[in-house]
Amino acid sequence: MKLLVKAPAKINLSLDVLHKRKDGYHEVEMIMTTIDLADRLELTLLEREEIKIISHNRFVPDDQRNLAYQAALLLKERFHVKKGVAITIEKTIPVAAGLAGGSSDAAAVLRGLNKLWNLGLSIDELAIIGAEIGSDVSFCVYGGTALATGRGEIIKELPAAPTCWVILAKPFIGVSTADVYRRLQLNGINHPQTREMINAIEDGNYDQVCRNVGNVLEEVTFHLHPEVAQIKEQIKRFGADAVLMSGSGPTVFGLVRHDSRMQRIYNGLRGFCDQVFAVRMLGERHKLD
Ligand SMILES: C[C@@](CO)(OP(=O)(O)O)[C@H](O)COP(=O)(O)OP(=O)(O)OC[C@H]1O[C@@H](n2ccc(N)nc2=O)[C@H](O)[C@@H]1O
Ligand SMILES: Nc1ncnc2c1ncn2[C@@H]1O[C@H](COP(=O)(O)OP(=O)(O)O)[C@@H](O)[C@H]1O
Repeated sequence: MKLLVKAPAKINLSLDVLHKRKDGYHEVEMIMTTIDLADRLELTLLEREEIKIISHNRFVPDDQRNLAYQAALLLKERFHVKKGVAITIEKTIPVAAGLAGGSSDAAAVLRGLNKLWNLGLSIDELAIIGAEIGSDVSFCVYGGTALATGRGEIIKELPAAPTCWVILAKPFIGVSTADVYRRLQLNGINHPQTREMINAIEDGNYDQVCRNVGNVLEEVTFHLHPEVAQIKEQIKRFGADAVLMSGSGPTVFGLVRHDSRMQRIYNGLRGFCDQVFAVRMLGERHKLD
């Protein structure tokens, strides 16, 4: 038996850090939304108790370091599953990019194996299990648009953000999320207006969304990799309505409404950036598989 599952990337429309917690994580307030840039996973039921990862991307581990593997192992052990699975990952989302590619693969495995192994878990139960794998996995289980708090695992659903193009540019560098959080100086942070962003989304007000994008991790990654700040400036100059780094970076995205301007920015960026994509937001939460 085989199952195909889709694992979409996310962007952070805003990302605020409130304080560092006793457990070493940071308390965050993030507005996240899924975009139409997705990995595809094929899950094949195995009668023997093996978890096998097949990936042809040299940046993606094919052992227990893979978050998709960890998701399968967690379900297998928690629910005493006496079967296995072969997981083929067709990677489209750039790796270590601030787009939650690994987390979304893990979430897709949770949703898929819930069916393939007949576990009968609810989506909320899957999201709670997902948080054990990584802070972004709970959001990825649901998809859509949401406010994420706690260390990122407490999810409150929001309506779809106003429709527009999302142009993503990923320079040829990888960023370690742990390193970026570790280097963040909490004093004198310029906090984004999360409440204003939520109002903008609830009102369907595109201009207000654009005015309120913000990410406190930008400064850390810009300092480590000045070329990321340069890409942000470039996308601004090309005429995007708003520009922001996603997550801990290094991917930078621009928002635009008009097709012609999207095309101009896309063409302009392709000249000097490693990976460039122009996609739509997926909107509100919907059944992902
Ligand atoms: C920054 C964000 C924004 O969406 O995404 P990415 O840039 O990774 O896509 C997330 O907060 C990343 O989530 P995720 O990548 O799942 O993080 P985890 O695996 O849970 O944690 C990796 C490391 O980041 C740090 N970390 C993560 C989340 C958090 N709220 N506080 C932290 O300090 C911890 O040092 C942790 O060991
Ligand atoms: N399924 C996976 N896809 C991509 N990377 C993965 C996966 N599983 C584990 N990883 C590891 O996780 C790290 C972070 O990757 P990723 O989830 O793409 O980035 P980010 O956390 O910035 O969104 C990478 O260095 C990679 O080695």
